[in-house]
Amino acid sequence: MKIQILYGTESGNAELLAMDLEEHISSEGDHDVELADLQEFEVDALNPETYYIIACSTHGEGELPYTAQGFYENLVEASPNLEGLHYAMFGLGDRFYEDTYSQGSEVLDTKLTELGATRVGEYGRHDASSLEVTPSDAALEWLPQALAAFSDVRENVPAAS
Ligand SMILES: Cc1cc2nc3c(=O)[nH]c(=O)nc-3n(C[C@H](O)[C@H](O)[C@H](O)COP(=O)(O)O)c2cc1C
Repeated sequence: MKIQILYGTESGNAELLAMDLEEHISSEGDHDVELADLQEFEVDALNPETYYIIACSTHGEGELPYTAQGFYENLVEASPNLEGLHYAMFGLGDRFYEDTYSQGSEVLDTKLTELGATRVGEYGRHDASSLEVTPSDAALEWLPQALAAFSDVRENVPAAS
């Protein structure tokens, strides 16, 4: 299947994690995978035939990282119908920020869902305060169930005629 990994980052953790996910998925050889920074990805390019993995951190007070803000604003403005589009979400945050933990990714998640897209699998999270687990390790542990959720969707969607 075609998988597009998208990341929103400010200090690089989500980017590194996304690169590790891409490397891992590529090495398995089963999928056609691409990686893009959200600030270089056009809303128009969203396509229901592609499965999306989104890794996004939190900055400010529960806000999107600045690299994801333009994409979000374009989503709000264009308001595309995203029915049929499936994505898996991995949020990065820090429990030190009790009231806004991991909320950056949730801003994007809420908007995608409002526009008709469907999140599949578990909502992935990494807490920067848990020093023993790196963001990449947490995401690589989360990845198999996300890929399995994509496969389930694909098996249940009738092929286009
Ligand atoms: C200035 C600043 C503000 C932050 N605000 C939040 C926040 O409100 N909630 C949260 O869960 N994490 C917050 N974080 C933690 C980051 O989301 C976390 O360190 C993450 O791993 C950064 O990922 P990135 O390098 O991809 O941007 C903040 C970090 C910084 C430096």
